[in-house]
Amino acid sequence: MGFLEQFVHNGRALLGHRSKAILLSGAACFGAVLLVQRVNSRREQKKRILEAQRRREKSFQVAERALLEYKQSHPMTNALYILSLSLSELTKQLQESALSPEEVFYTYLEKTLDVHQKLNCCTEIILDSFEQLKTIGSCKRGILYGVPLSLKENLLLKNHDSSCGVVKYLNQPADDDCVLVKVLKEQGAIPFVRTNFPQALLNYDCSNPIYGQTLNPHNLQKTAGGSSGGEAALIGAGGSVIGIGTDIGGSARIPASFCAICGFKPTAGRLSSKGCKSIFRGQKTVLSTPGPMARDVDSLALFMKAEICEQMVFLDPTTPLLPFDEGLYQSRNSLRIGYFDCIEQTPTSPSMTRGVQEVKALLEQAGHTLVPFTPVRILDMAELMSKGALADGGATFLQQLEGSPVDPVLHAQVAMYRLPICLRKVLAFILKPFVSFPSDCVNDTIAQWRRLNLDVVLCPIIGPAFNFCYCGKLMSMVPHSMTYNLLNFCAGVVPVSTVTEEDERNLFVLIGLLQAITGGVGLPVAVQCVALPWHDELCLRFMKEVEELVKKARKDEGANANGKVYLIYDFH
Ligand SMILES: CCCCCCCC/C=C\CCCCCCCC(=O)NCCS(=O)(=O)O
Repeated sequence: MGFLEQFVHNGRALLGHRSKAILLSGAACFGAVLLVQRVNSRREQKKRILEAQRRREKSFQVAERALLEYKQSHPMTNALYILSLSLSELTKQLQESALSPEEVFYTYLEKTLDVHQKLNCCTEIILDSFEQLKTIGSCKRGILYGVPLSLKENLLLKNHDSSCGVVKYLNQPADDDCVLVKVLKEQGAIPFVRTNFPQALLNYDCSNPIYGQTLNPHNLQKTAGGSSGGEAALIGAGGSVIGIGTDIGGSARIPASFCAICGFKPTAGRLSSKGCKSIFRGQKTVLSTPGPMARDVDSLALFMKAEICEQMVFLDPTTPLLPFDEGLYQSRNSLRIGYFDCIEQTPTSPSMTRGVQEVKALLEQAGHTLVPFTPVRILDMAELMSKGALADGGATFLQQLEGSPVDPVLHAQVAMYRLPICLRKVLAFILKPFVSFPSDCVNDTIAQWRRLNLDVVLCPIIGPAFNFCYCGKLMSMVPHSMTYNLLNFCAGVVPVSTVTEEDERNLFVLIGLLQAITGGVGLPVAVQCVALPWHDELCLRFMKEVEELVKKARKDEGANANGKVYLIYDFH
């Protein structure tokens, strides 16, 4: 090789090595930058989560100090009595000045602090409530004068975050209260505590990486249910007399069923949703709505009465000027009731079926007419539920979780939404023959309802309370509740019984459900009452009758009855 050739060869080799080295070091730099970014973002997330947890702790410490101070000069001898009052009794006593807003407030605060320690159900004590308490005298004419109220965290509250368990929503305080809270404050209620939910709200368990898992008041090894699980646990354990949840697939009703309280999903639009933070904005196929949760049906009705007023319509003119019909709520004429105790295509536990059968018998004895009702086109509806709530294949849901650690309760769902699109298309193709062409589900259901001349429908609600992390694996049960969000019918649940040894034995044939609900003897069992859109008062009236009949039957049967009903004050 001549000198020139040697020179060119060495030059090429050198350049080759150099460009490789440049490429390699470039890639390494890029990788390092990504790694640093990732580490920083993890650190930032952790910092935000820790800050939120500290804020929560601080709110509890301030509340504890205020309570101690109050107790030094006020002996709180009425506490047990106050906690035993229903919402109607409580409002009456407050309005007649037989009780003061202060003693009611501090009694509930003390109970809430105690319950939260056991169940981890609250995300914050609302410290502004101490200020509101000082000026509450000006609201004496309000329907809920002096009543302490609990709120699910996704209801906007001025100067407070609504994180929905998503780290990127932390440190974004709201500019204003949501409409429902504004109206309730005008009615004299004092929102004093905010409650827990599952991360990103689209699950019926109750855990998130910021505030952790909420436990069931009836069995600490079970979830409180969700997504309004913090509310259900707090109310079920006696720490709140009335609270607000939200419901797009059963979120006010399922945790109510798990925790033995009443929960109501009104017709969407009847109550204002303005300021109720949701993960999917603009989604119209399956409608979300706020709804009340309480220990008895009268409390739900009183809440509706307090909210449905001119001020709500003024603040949110998308809601109808349709005053609460007290006459209809109080009426007791006999009803024609459609019923079903299972849905063929959806898992139903033995206690869900038994609950419906027992209530059906009581309603018949009370002179109502019970007619078998088959839910129409449930698979079409299931398809619409998934397509409506997850029209983008879960992309928005996953987007919300970006930059957040994912809570274990969501693992099954997230794994499903992360399946490659081609695989999902293959799955959809395979499943397609089992689903007929989506029909007009709303009109088909109404037509069947009219054919049978029904007033209301009695049916099961998901229960009993699940073991942790199983809710996300059993989305196939969601049609029990979500059907009425898709149809936009109103629906509510009432606790009616408890799981028996026989229910538990019968569970062994249901492979899918076994692991999720095994070990449930003694847990609450509820039923669901449904009415047509805008017939909210009729739905509540039906719930009230179920509640009364069950209470009376259990009283007649005595305490050793097979399947004890959860009476209002059992857990105090
Ligand atoms: C026969 C099998 C059919 C399976 C159909 C499954 C459809 C599932 C589609 C989406 C999953 C939604 C889960 C909903 C759980 C309830 C959660 C809830 O109501 N969250 C409230 C959200 S809100 O925006 O605050 O109202």
